[in-house]
Amino acid sequence: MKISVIGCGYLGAVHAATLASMGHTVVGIDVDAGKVDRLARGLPPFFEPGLDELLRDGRTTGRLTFSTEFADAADAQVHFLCVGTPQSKTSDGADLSFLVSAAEALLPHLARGAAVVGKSTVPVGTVDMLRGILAGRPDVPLAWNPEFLRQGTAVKDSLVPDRLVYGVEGGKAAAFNPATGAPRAVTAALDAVYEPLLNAGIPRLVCNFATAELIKSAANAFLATKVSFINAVSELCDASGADVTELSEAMGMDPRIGSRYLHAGLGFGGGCLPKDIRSFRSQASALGVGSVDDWMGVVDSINLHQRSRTVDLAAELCGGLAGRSVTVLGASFKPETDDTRDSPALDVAARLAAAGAHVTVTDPKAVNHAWMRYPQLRFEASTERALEGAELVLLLTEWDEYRRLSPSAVGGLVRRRVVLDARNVLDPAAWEAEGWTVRGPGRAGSTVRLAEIPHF
Ligand SMILES: NC(=O)C1=CN([C@@H]2O[C@H](COP(=O)(O)OP(=O)(O)OC[C@H]3O[C@@H](n4cnc5c(N)ncnc54)[C@H](O)[C@@H]3O)[C@@H](O)[C@H]2O)C=CC1
Ligand SMILES: O=C(O)[C@H]1O[C@H](OP(=O)(O)OP(=O)(O)OC[C@H]2O[C@@H](n3ccc(=O)[nH]c3=O)[C@H](O)[C@@H]2O)[C@H](O)[C@@H](O)[C@@H]1O
Repeated sequence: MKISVIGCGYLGAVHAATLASMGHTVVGIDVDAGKVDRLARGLPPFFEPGLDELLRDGRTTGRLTFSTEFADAADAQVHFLCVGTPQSKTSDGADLSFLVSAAEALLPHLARGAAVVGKSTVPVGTVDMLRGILAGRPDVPLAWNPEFLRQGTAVKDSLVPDRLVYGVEGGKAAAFNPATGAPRAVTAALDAVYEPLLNAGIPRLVCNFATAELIKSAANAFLATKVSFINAVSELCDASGADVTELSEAMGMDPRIGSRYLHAGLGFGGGCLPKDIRSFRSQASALGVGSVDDWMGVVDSINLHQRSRTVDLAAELCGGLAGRSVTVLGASFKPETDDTRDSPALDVAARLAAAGAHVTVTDPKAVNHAWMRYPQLRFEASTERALEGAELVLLLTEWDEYRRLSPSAVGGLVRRRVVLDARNVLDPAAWEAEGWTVRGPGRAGSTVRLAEIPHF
């Protein structure tokens, strides 16, 4: 099938490449000429494990091309909208202007009967708004097919998703022929797109537009809720002498709770969870549902409070931040990505610098994305060089190479053996055995007291 993917960022580039790997002929369209140029040469514009291989394969088979021209999408039977829906600059709501301009640019190039399928994360009611733009084309069916992939595992998540969701006009009742049960119209088109996944037994849920839009927002809101819940409890652990890592391990063994997204630490960031819970909040407020509005407000404020807690703890561990040399391990919003959008690590690093610390940041992949936006921070690609002379080490993004650091080797580089493990991934006993003071959120009960700190 000939498919177009409009918007080739973290979502769209992976979607285009995985569809091509399933045997479709795919053209990716983006307004960013630099990104298109890289993709067309088979080079990923960002770090995502496995993407480079799929791009190379797509180029070799000729099934995957990229362009800045919407006219190159004209013969596609299905168009996926994957443009950004960032937080508005003036409110908590989502900025839908990229979606609107993509739909308007696509409109003159739509072949008769081609389907337009949204994948971007949008507030409920967005499909109705887009239908207005496509009003003159009743032959063009619309669908919403939200995406649940995570950066860092995006290729695998796209090829083996937990489920596929199709939001269609009239919902499930209208999607199938009542006599034969055969899928109709856009449902049939999406089944053809995802045939290999459906054949592999991936479940597919068909629902109406509002349900599809809300499934995605609610899923991200729930993940954020779980993270903020355990982070709030981590504060209770600090206040009471309990250990949050043992607590969450025990809680997670109950299958009704589950251990995932129950890892206490610096909290969530990235291009999605923070803006999606704020958009969810603003949708709820507009619809007069105060409970969801209030709930998301609390989830957001607990999350941001983790960053202040981390800065306060750093100040306590240093006996004041002014003039201290601190090293931050990690700049991306989570491991296995170079994405620094709303990165908790960089936010904390900037706050440490604002408090007068000399901050050196290192990261295995994200240094190039970050250094220009943070002139007040010193960036260092080498972990060893970044650690030299540190009076405090903060582990803020839990890349594997930081989890595996040797406490004795690192001890030979730093000026003071004090580590703030804000992601709770180090083994405090192993580090303490090498003379380190180790602190992390919710672990005050399991770590040794800090010795008197001299001012250098
Ligand atoms: N990043 C992720 O892991 C996931 C993202 N999503 C959702 O997918 C959407 C896209 O997110 P990302 O890929 O992370 O954003 P991104 O910012 O990486 O990519 C968006 C792309 O759209 C392009 N674009 C903007 N306006 C355009 C237009 N008029 N025509 C064509 N291209 C245009 C931009 O140049 C950019 O390359 C958002 O709604 C996000 O919430 C959903 C699931 C996962
Ligand atoms: O809508 C989206 O864009 C995507 O948002 C998240 O995916 P992603 O942002 O890639 O990252 P996650 O792995 O979910 O992590 C989000 C943040 O939560 C933090 N986190 C996660 C888990 C945890 O236990 N504790 C915790 O602090 C991570 O460090 C990270 O900053 C969702 O997991 C995806 O399902 C969704 O498709």
